[in-house]
Amino acid sequence: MPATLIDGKHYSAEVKARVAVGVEALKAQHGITPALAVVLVGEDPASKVYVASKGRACAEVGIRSIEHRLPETTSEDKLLALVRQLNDDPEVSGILVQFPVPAQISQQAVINTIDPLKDVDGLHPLNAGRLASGLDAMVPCTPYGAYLMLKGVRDDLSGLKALVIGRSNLVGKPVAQLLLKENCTVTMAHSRTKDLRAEARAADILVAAIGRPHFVQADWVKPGALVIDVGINRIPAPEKGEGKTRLVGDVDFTPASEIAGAITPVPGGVGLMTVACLMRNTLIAAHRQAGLADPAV
Ligand SMILES: Nc1nc2c(c(=O)[nH]1)N[C@@H](CN(C=O)c1ccc(C(=O)N[C@@H](CCC(=O)O)C(=O)O)cc1)CN2
Repeated sequence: MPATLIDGKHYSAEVKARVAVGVEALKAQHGITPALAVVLVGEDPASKVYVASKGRACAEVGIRSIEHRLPETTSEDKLLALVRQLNDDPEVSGILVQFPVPAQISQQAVINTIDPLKDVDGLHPLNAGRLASGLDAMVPCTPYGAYLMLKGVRDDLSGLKALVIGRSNLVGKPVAQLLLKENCTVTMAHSRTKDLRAEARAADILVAAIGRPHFVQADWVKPGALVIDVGINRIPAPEKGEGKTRLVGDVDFTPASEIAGAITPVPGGVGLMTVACLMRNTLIAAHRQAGLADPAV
């Protein structure tokens, strides 16, 4: 495998170590303990795993974790009332409602209701607009994690051609904004893009965020390209036993890693950065709410 493995464990440990130092300083110098409120509606098994890993990360870095678990049948009004209560609580620095939410609740209504200063997901239109305008914003966690990994491999991304496959507000659009800020030439691809393979073959940076297992084939990858796989797909794994599953990314990892210059694995890649960057955003939110300058994390 000639490609360098971009190890999420390594990068996420670095981010969490910096956050832990920042949390300690905020407590010691200003008597403030950052607190993250996570709201889980329903029983989605993957969401439960992610919420638990957020709680563990909070404990690791010294952030207070507050969990609210609501039943699957929760109405939108009830959830929005809880969000408003958390907005008004001076003890709460950051609010995250775990997605997906059940069908009776509008995800956008939830996003619009979270106070932009406590919006540690960076999804509120004010934060998305600030990022697009090149202003200080709360940046969504997965895109910022992907960005830190790219910068870790190659500090100067200026002039590189980047292809972002997937145009979601959670990943594709913010990743594109971050790469534009680094002076990349960014193309956004999606389900209607013509000749995706040719677009991908031209890219020095390939970000796959489509949510389709092994969608990106090895012969789509330009030799030496930096490949960031944001996909987290659970597929059947009969080799592990009946009914068992395993996680794979959007990139066909083994053959692609023979061609790429550097590549993130799944699991063990960008997913781990999502949680680490959530800790970072919570620390930043606590500083901003106290009128302090952003910490160097
Ligand atoms: N409000 C939000 N909801 C969701 C987000 C988000 O950023 N904000 N992202 C995803 C889920 N997610 C965080 O919430 C998340 C995804 C993956 C991981 C992770 O650590 N992945 C590991 C594998 C974990 C496993 O075994 O399942 C890895 O890739 O190595 C953490 C968080 C959707 N919802």
